[in-house]
Amino acid sequence: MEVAGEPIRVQSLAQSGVTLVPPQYIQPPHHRPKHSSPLSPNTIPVIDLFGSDPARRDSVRDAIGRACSDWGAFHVTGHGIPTDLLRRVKRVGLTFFNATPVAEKLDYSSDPTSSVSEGYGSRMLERDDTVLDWRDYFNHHTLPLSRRNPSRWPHFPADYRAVVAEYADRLGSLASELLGLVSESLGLPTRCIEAAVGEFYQNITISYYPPCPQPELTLGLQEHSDMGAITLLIQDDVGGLDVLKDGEWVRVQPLGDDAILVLLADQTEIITNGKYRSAQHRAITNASRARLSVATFHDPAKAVKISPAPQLLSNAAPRFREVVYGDYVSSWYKGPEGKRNIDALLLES
Ligand SMILES: O=C(O)CCC(=O)C(=O)O
Ligand SMILES: [Fe+2]
Repeated sequence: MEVAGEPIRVQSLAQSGVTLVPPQYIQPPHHRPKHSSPLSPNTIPVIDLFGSDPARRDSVRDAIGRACSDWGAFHVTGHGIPTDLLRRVKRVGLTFFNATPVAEKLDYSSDPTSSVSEGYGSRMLERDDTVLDWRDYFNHHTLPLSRRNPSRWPHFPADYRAVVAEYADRLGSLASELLGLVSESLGLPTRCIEAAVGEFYQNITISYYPPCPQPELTLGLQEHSDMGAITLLIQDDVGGLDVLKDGEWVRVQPLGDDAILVLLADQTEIITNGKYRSAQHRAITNASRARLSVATFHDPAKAVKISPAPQLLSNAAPRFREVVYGDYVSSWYKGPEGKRNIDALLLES
């Protein structure tokens, strides 16, 4: 969407004082969040990693196995990432969105024709039936190091680039440790899933959801599962992320500055031959407070072929056909509405 040559950012729209959201942001009735009905009393599991204490590994691995098969999503604490670093990455992100002049922010605009390009952006109309998200974001390419170019990231606040780089490194190690525990929880060798994924292609997306005058008609981010292997997410205290559990949306309550949310993504579902499913999730909006989240995605390289782990096929048929990850990513943007992207790979059983 372009007006006078400038892309529209949701934050500018919200600040312009509109009382009715423009029609491009209005979800069809069946996608609208039900603000009137009570929230599900369910809460996603919280797992203390006890700083990787070897004496606790068996019980931690079992708890992770249960959370993966019941939810595909869980909080972790005791992960060893300093709370101060988690706070700092949210602070620098918020400073970019709130304290940088619009013109300067637009200097960092991402390529609007690609949904995975680096920089500052908002969802653009890709198809006539696409509804826009009530969200702006900044996407960073962080791993492997050959993709990392902090000069493309905000220069203000002064520590922005150093904080994001440190956060990227720490979360890459945590993702690797978690995939090890997920593998072991299925009786697979520790490095099984990570070896299938190969070197992590890590991207960090800081999302900013401005207050919305009609939250009952909009979504901050439409329902989806993440495409890669594993996503680690932190959020502020506003709340608005929902995870789908047995057909019901469950709010992921913010747990304070220390907790990190783990979301299994589609490639892990394929590699585990569907034993663990990726988490469907969405973000809702609210009328009074802007919300910030930081999602760190760990994906295979585009050329990597993904298929169910052979160890899981000794007495089960493969449920998914092999896919080249880059093909999977391009099919996402063309995928039919209302269907899970991964369903396209299902084999007849
Ligand atoms: O903002 C959130 O909590 C969700 C972000 C998300 O799901 C994504 O960026 O893929
Ligand atoms: Fe997501």
